[in-house]
Amino acid sequence: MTPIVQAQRIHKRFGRLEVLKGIDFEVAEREVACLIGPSGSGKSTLLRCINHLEKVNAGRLYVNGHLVGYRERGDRLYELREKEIAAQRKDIGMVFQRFNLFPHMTALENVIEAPVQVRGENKAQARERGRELLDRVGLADKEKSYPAQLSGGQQQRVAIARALAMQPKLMLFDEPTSALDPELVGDVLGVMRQLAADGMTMIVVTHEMQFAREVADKVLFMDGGVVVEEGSPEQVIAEPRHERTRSFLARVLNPNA
Ligand SMILES: Nc1ncnc2c1ncn2[C@@H]1O[C@H](COP(=O)(O)OP(=O)(O)OP(=O)(O)O)[C@@H](O)[C@H]1O
Repeated sequence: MTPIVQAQRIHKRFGRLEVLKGIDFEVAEREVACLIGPSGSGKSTLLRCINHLEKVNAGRLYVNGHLVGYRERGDRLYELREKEIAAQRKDIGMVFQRFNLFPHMTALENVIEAPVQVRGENKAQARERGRELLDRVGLADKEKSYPAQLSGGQQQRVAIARALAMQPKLMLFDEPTSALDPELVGDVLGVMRQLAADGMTMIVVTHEMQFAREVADKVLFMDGGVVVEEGSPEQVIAEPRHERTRSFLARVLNPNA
């Protein structure tokens, strides 16, 4: 079976700073991969490359069988045009640390904006599906609320519904709970757990080790732009083989020690 994501020795530089130094990894359909690692290790950059927000400088990155940002002909690569990139990106939903909802639109309007404006979906049908999605994230009663009337956790759940509205094959989450008050984290993780149980393919950058242990099929520990260790959560989180992984986990699991 073709993996949904396949990274082959990918490199990314910002000027002289090399942030990704030859990353290899695969995510199969219906798999949940969690990326963990210290600040600056390249986790967000990797997600952003997968979602066309950054371009890799070397190596090959495939999403859903398509080479991200390029067309291959023989040995040569041709950069894709905006329209072709937009077509590739439709398979991918992304949820950021900050939810960035449109403040002047209700929860439901935020969810249906892209399906109606980008995909040209019929508004009545989009509304119906939007309501189903808000129900799925536990916000059926908030469709008329504006972002400012919602808690951070509720806004993040609207952001998840908004990403799902484009019917992605892959969902990327970049520290989706780290901007939330602690008491609001559980609801968002609950929605993500359910999504995983429903078979969504997901890559999640997170410091929530309990979530990673319970939900991930695989965990990748990144440090300094490389994948130091990859394996099942039991292996990487419970029995890390590398000293760098052990000291990172000690810091995350006992921040006050
Ligand atoms: N657009 C950019 N221009 C220049 N440097 C960048 C850019 N984006 C990221 N970097 C640098 O790349 C490195 C990796 O950043 P990245 O955000 O991918 O790490 P991260 O592991 O996600 O960290 P965090 O957990 O803090 O988000 C950092 O040193 C960062 O300063």
